Amino acid sequence: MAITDDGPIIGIIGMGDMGRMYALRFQAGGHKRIYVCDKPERYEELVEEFRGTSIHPLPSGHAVSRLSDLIIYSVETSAISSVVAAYGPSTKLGATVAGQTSVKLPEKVAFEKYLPDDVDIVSIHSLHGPSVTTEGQPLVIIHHRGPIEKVRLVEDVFRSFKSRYVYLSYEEHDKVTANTQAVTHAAFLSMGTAWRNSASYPWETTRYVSGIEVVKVNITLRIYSAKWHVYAGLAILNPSAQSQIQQYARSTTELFKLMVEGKGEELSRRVWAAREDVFGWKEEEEGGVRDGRAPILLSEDVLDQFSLGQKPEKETQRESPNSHLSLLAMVDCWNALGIRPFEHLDVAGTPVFMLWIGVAEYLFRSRQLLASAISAGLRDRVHRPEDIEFCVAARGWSECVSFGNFELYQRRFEETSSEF
Ligand SMILES: NC(=O)C1=CN([C@@H]2O[C@H](COP(=O)(O)OP(=O)(O)OC[C@H]3O[C@@H](n4cnc5c(N)ncnc54)[C@H](OP(=O)(O)O)[C@@H]3O)[C@@H](O)[C@H]2O)C=CC1
Ligand SMILES: O=C(O)C(=O)Cc1ccc(O)cc1
Repeated sequence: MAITDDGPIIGIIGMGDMGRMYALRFQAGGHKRIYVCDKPERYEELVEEFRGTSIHPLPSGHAVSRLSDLIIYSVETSAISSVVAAYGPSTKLGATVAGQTSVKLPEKVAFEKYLPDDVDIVSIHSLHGPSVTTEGQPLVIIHHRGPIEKVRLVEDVFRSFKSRYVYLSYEEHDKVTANTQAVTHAAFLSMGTAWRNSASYPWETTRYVSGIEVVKVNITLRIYSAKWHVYAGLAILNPSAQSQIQQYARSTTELFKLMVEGKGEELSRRVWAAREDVFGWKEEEEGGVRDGRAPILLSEDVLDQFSLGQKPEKETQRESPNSHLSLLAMVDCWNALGIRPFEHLDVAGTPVFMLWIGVAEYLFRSRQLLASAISAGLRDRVHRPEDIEFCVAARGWSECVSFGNFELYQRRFEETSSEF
């Protein structure tokens, strides 16, 4: 059946957070017919919810696949194989199929195995969560099978999102998203676990907490308010992610050991070397503009707009410096893996990654701030228990991911998220 004047019929399989956001966006963008489904038991509920709109719920993925010109699978990464096995054979002749999964290897394997030869594959991935505006955010487009016109079709369908199209292969996608997301998420998951295990939450403290700490709190809360399977899929199923998460735990423990052993020279050498290799600033120079790009987060004033508590008048009443172990380890880990995070900003700069690299840059730009973090790591006793908890948590997440066990991941995640 040819595409009508109303444009291609869009189908979405999986009406969770992302599928729902897509359906509403397509409707707002003027698409007249959007067929959607979730698991069959949710059919009636969806019919009620979308009555009188351009979004038409159907009982299952078979019907969506039979009727749509562009079918988007928006299900859990761990479920993609069984869902495509079920509905893929029903795909309309000549249709285009896409997936929203965060890791593309399982999706590619499933599409190649279960889709009929007479349908094309142009996959996608919005590199942001469902509550973030699509405007200006990266939308990866993967042209895997079929004529170039099908890429144009996908570009047209998504035009109203005003996202920034980024063209990658399936393999490039998994490499670059591992580099930006895997270790970043491991850092925030570890922070949350550490707070939970020590029953000490930054937002409950009577101390004034500003700047870098507030960014950490905000992102950690955001990550723990999302669905566990998104992060589990990314960490366990992305072929590059595991070794990176292991390196992050290794960097964390190695730096912490140097701190407690009082090996100041070795610690300093390692941290300043990582600064030079990752950011390009020599130890004796203040961090400046990199490759003509202004710093991501400009100043403490910007960070302070997100403070917890009242800002005290006197400097002495402010939070004492801490080692920022999570950030020192992040940059050490990027260095050990040869990851140059700035190269990924335009391609796969998710909102969380942008903020994280922004605070890392903020800490490492200033020689004084970095020196004071190193010194606090060696001498400060107030924050040391938090650093111990952080090390244990980073190790725990790394082990959990290496077991490849989704249930264990879910348990760890929910134990902490239920406290927030
Ligand atoms: N959330 C995010 O920030 C982002 C997520 N992604 C990716 O997008 C995909 C969807 O994520 P998200 O929307 O957050 O997750 P959700 O869990 O909110 O949505 C997935 C939905 O698919 C449903 N589903 C599972 N099996 C079937 C089936 N056989 N037929 C129809 N529906 C089915 C699920 O039902 P049930 O809950 O009963 O299993 C659920 O409602 C994932 O692959 C994720 O990695 C990509 C970018 C950002
Ligand atoms: O910004 C981040 O890293 C997020 O956590 C949101 C997110 C989660 C999963 C994706 O596949 C893409 C973006």
